[in-house]
Amino acid sequence: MNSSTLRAHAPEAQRLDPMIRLRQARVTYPKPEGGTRTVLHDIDLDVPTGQFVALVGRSGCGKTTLLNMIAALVEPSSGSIEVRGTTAREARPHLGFMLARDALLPWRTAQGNVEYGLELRGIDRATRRQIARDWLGRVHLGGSERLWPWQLSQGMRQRVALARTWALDPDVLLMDEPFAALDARTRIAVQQEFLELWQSGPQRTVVFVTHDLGEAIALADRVVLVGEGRILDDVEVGIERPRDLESVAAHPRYQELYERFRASI
Ligand SMILES: Nc1ncnc2c1ncn2[C@@H]1O[C@H](COP(=O)(O)OP(=O)(O)OP(=O)(O)O)[C@@H](O)[C@H]1O
Repeated sequence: MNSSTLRAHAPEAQRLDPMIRLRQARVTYPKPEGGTRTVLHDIDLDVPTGQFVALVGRSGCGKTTLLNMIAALVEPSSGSIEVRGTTAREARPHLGFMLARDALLPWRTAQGNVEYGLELRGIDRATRRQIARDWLGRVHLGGSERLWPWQLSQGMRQRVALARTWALDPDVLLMDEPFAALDARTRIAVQQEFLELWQSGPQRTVVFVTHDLGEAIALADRVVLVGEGRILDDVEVGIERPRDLESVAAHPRYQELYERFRASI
């Protein structure tokens, strides 16, 4: 395993570095037949503030469990995890989530879905309307505010989910295969919009789980390969930004990393 020293984008980064720190974090689950099974083995991982890190690996290797630990949905059985210098649970109000299934509320319009989290935070109606409209505009859904989820394409639904996540102004974005359900063309468009939002920062720390090695290299600052519950490789991508996702696959570094990881995925 080689652990890279990586840059942080945000000017305020140093105050909270690292944003995420795991030390010897282990996760075990009970087996139906009795006893336990270790699905993450003593993980050490630091994610600097503002870094975009992708977790890749074969199905069942433990990527989602690692993400869920950062989200305080899974407790480590031993070892420790800190997020924003505190426990993962205390950091939860500062985390944003995005999954492959957009989980839009069917009884709310696009606008209502983006407003939902703001409403839960007690933000007044006029302000949350303004924030939601602004974010919907930034994901190219200006004019679609009143549409219901069933009237939206899958790409539009994921854009609403992006707007909903960004509107809460999270310090850390936890994303589990967020673009996996999109067709190839829509996926590139939504990925590009996502990168543009992220780069227009203040840049947030992103932990991004994907099966898709190409997506990981194209989007992230750093790719961490997980295998059988361990970190097997950990590399800085080093492709300059801003990146054009239509052409990034031709970059020599992209190809080098693709070859490096391909056999393991
Ligand atoms: N709540 C649970 N109880 C018992 N075992 C679990 C639980 N959640 C996950 N596992 C097991 O832990 C292992 C890691 O699962 P995890 O979902 O983290 O993998 P993954 O790499 O995200 O897989 P995929 O890419 O298929 O989503 C798997 O073998 C899975 O069956």
